[in-house]
Amino acid sequence: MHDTAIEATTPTGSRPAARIGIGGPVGSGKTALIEALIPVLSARGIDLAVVTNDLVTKEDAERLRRSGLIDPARVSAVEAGACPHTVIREDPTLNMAAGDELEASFPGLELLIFESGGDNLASTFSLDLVDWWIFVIDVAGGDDIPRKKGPGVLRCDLLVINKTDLAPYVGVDLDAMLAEANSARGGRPIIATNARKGAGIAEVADAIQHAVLFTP
Ligand SMILES: Nc1nc2c(ncn2[C@@H]2O[C@H](COP(=O)(O)OP(=O)(O)OP(=O)(O)O)[C@@H](O)[C@H]2O)c(=O)[nH]1
Repeated sequence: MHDTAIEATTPTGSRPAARIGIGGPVGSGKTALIEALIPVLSARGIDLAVVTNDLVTKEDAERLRRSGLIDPARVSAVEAGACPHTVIREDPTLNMAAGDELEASFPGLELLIFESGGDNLASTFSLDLVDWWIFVIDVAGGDDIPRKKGPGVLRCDLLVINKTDLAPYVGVDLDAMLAEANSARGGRPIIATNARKGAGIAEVADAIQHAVLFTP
């Protein structure tokens, strides 16, 4: 977490919620990761809310609201328009406002998760919007993705490689993909997940807690 975020307080003196981003290519499993994380983080007593970004719909927000995993009022939707990265990087004001509204509605909020719309490998988050961010790729997207060294893969605080269960079916050597990702990222954190079955999700929750939340 950045020092300014750690030191900042709300007008009432309480610490504002930590803000994290989850970005990545279309269909890599960003919503599935959030669906898997919500019960794990909630069971750890973390008070959270989610802001989703879709191009011209509120589909991801509706999916989370219907999931039964979270109070629907704790899910806010931003319509990103044609350029999903614009609203998380160049001009994140819509997302910042959505986060502020959730914080005003839920004063004890500790964690705000911003899910980007599906984008490309160049997608990154503005640090005006989030304190720390995850980039989600998946094995079915191709084992050459880490070699392409897109800014999302290189610059994120945590790289998640999802859909590990599909590796045998798409001819991907998961260990080799992880090694290449590790080399491209110079050893910065990577976690392999199967968001459908919950594998690796506790490790992602640990990483979030250690990065942006005060833990005993
Ligand atoms: N087999 C498998 N399927 C997964 C996994 N994670 C997600 N999926 C599936 O992949 C598809 C896309 O997942 P989403 O969570 O919608 O992906 P997303 O990144 O939020 O998609 P967009 O918001 O459209 O960019 C869905 O059919 C999921 O059920 C996984 O770990 N294994």
